[in-house]
Amino acid sequence: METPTIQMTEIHGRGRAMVALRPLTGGEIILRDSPIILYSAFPFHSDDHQHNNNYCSNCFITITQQSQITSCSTCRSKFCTLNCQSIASATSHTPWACQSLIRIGEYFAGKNLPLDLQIQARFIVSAYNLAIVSQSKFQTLLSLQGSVHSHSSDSDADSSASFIHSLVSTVCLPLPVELGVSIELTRVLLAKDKLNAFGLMEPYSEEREDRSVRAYGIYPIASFFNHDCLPNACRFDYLDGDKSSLVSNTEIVIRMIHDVPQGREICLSYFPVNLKYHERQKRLRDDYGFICECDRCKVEANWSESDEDGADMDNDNEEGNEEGNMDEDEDVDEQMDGEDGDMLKDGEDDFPHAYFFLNYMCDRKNCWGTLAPLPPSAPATTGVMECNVCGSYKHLDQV
Ligand SMILES: C[S@@+](CC[C@H](N)C(=O)[O-])C[C@H]1O[C@@H](n2cnc3c(N)ncnc32)[C@H](O)[C@@H]1O
Repeated sequence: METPTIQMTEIHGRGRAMVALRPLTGGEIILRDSPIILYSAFPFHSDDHQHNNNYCSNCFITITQQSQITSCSTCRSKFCTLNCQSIASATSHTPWACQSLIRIGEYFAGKNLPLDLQIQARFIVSAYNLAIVSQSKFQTLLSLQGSVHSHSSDSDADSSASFIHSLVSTVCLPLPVELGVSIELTRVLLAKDKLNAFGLMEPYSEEREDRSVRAYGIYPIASFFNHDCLPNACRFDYLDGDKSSLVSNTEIVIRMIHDVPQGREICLSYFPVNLKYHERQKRLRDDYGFICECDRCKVEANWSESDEDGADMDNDNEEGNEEGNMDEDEDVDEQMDGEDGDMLKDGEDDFPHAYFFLNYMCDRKNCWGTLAPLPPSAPATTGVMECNVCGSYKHLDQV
């Protein structure tokens, strides 16, 4: 059995967090996690067939011509194989979930309601369906961060919850009474989803500026990672990729970006690392309910707007790199050697984290992914970095 590399612990002001149990090496896999809920990120009705019809309704693999496609005889949802369909009918696609999605789809037909609301409705059906099929997984969902008190002044969240609750109680019948379906429970579940769901992206395309999500997943252990704007670990998913080392294509893998010492908190970034200071702060405050005080934010809080523009990480924009001192490899290397990859010092107000963007940010057009070394268990791959969005490989010499 693999010995654990990380442990969950409470950190004052940050809630539950993951810390390193021993020194960890760049590329090490520290977690493989399976979703307790996985649901579609698409509207109920779309003219864009490319979208709605391209993924298996259970495991969200891209359905290709070669796949042994089957479909639900009631709602016509597609599945990549008979096996996937049969797993779904006992888990994510029970008769109750199938009927509920049909009726909610009928309700949304021709109404042009916001996509967010439709996705939230899909999540609530998945969450109540989880309560039907596995009380223990439902309790795990309830134990994750997110409560109505933490965002009680959020009137948008309140009205979405009221709308979805009345929709579900009207059309998703019969509602299993033992679930105790209520507006309060719906609000709590939506809060959990907002704080913990991971977006699983569509295949990377250079042409697409916005990274679009094909499905959202709630991963019970990965939900304990806190955020840092210069993360030391990142998440890989392989929905369409090689499944050989994974139990299922829906597992996610968390890998170290660089070395860290024992006891260090392991953090992910909750969004692409190229976002500017004000955008990051806004998202973290509005969506996650906290003020980020990470080393990068402490430095960037003192920047003027022109500094921010200078460090713009737009990977189409070569000027941004120059103005942001991105060429200073020497300083970068010195800092890396000295600090195990954790380099910011109090009082530095220039751009000391340039090393991160140079080494760990993918520069492919419209990618914004993070690069992490391949696992050290394969010596032939030393120095090879993999991007967690476009999947491309780069040798350290290339960056
Ligand atoms: C996905 S959960 C992470 C685990 C969470 N700390 C817990 O106790 O379950 C996201 C929530 O963790 C907290 N959090 C994450 N990163 C943080 C940070 N850098 N500083 C303070 N709180 C943070 C916020 O409350 C955020 O909404």
